[in-house]
Amino acid sequence: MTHSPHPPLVVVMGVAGAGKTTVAALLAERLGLPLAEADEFHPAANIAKMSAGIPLEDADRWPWLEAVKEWLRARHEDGTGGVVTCSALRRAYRDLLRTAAPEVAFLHLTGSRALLEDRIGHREGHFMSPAMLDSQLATLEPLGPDEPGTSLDIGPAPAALAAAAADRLPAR
Ligand SMILES: Nc1ncnc2c1ncn2[C@@H]1O[C@H](COP(=O)(O)OP(=O)(O)OP(=O)(O)O)[C@@H](O)[C@H]1O
Ligand SMILES: O=C(O)[C@H](O)[C@@H](O)[C@H](O)[C@H](O)CO
Repeated sequence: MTHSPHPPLVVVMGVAGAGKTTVAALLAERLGLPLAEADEFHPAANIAKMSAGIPLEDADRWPWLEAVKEWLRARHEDGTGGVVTCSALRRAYRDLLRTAAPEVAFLHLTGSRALLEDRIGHREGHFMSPAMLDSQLATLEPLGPDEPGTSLDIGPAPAALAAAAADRLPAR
């Protein structure tokens, strides 16, 4: 990891089922950083919508993204750094999150549709159904080469992904 005056602020991004929750927990533990889950920042109406199989729209997402940004800003101001999961599917969403602090970087977890569907299908008690995957993939704008961070294919085991991420972030 490159030297930075601030501890890292990492947004673990990607579509539903990519492993954001799983990998973010391991990465936060490995780096000794506080962890937050973006699903906890959703207003109840958003969770209800997704549970009913209705994809969110931009208007649903902006207040939620603002809340995630504020968490990042607070971790910048208190100097702890942190790791937060957030689908952050579109470039515009990530541009907003980056306004929290200059050290914000992204870990994009990427995988084939078949693998994502398999992982979502085997998960129990979660509000995202496999049917939501199409809208997630249609909305996704992959992390660009001019954005801070790195992308990892989700084939390997979670611990291997967290180790690779710790080595590569922040990639500037
Ligand atoms: N690298 C991996 N290898 C094998 N299984 C994995 C891996 N990462 C995650 N999983 C499993 O895949 C499922 C989806 O992972 P997880 O819930 O972390 O995804 P997510 O991106 O947080 O999803 P969502 O955005 O819908 O909350 C879980 O059952 C998890 O245990
Ligand atoms: O941007 C979105 O469409 C949603 O926020 C979803 O991505 C969920 O938050 C999450 O991925 C499911 O757990």
